[in-house]
Amino acid sequence: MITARALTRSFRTKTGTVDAVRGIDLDVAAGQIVGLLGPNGAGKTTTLRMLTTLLAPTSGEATVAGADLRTQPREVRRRIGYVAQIGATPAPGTRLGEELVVQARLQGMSRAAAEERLRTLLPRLDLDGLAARALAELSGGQRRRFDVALGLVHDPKLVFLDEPTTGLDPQSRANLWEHIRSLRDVSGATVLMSTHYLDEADALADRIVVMDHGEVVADDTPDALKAQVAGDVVTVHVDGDLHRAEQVARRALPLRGASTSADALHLTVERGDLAVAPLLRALDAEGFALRTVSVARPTLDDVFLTLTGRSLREETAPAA
Ligand SMILES: Nc1ncnc2c1ncn2[C@@H]1O[C@H](COP(=O)(O)OP(=O)(O)OP(=O)(O)O)[C@@H](O)[C@H]1O
Repeated sequence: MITARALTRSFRTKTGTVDAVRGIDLDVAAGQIVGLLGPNGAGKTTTLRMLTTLLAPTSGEATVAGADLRTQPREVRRRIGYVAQIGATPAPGTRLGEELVVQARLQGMSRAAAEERLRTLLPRLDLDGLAARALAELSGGQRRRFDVALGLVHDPKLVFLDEPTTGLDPQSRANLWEHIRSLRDVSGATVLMSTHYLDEADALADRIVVMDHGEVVADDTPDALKAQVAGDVVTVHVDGDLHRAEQVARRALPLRGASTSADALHLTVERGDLAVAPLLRALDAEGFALRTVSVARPTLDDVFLTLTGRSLREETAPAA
């Protein structure tokens, strides 16, 4: 759905040149939700604005929804939906339904087709019954769902969402996540969304592209990214000689690391889920009385820390 090669954008400012995006490659397959994760200023919005034709790349090329970004920008725009970051202030008195019809007509739909589209779109985004409501009177969550509706009015197969849940309360975020999932699962759309939030990328994305200082520093599934970092830690509480238990664990499993605390054994393994059964069998066979076992996976914050030496959470803790 998206192939970008060496996509680059720099800005000239009074104090010099800002290299916002430094030659990134990006491949997004149809039917995926791909999360663009990174701290403030990483280049996420600039990337989305280039891929949606709103900003010309300084260099590089891309094919978006089958059309060439440079030579067929109109075709790109016809095939995609774009939901910008929150912030646009509607004209006073603008009503939700009218605004969607206007947008649909701008996309070339007849009034009748636009109204028909609204009949299916509004319930899908929990906006049923709000067509006559002024935009200024919507709640934060309703307003953001309206923004998403605006990007979906022409039923695009590729949707760009720029920080869709920033500023929403936890319940509205979770609700919007459901709608984003349904874009993929019900409408068969491909989604490229930027986010600051680790939990959001983890919960929604089939793949995560981590950006930092205008570059892609990692690109993989959430699980693979986490596995690449540190492995899982399996903690086993056992009665008996922990050092002997550690020897048993070493014979039973390929360990990346092991340590003991007061009454527990901590084992670092590549896949915690696959390690538990052989570990428990081996300890049991050696007569150890097991009390509890738990598996902890590294978080995406650990991934970011390993990749960049900084914590994403420190820079961009969610307000909620
Ligand atoms: N029009 C512009 N003129 C000058 N510099 C810009 C412009 N737009 C973006 N930048 C700079 O480019 C860099 C990347 O910005 P961008 O908005 O793409 O980051 P981002 O990852 O989307 O950040 P955020 O999460 O805060 O939206 C930043 O250093 C920003 O200040």
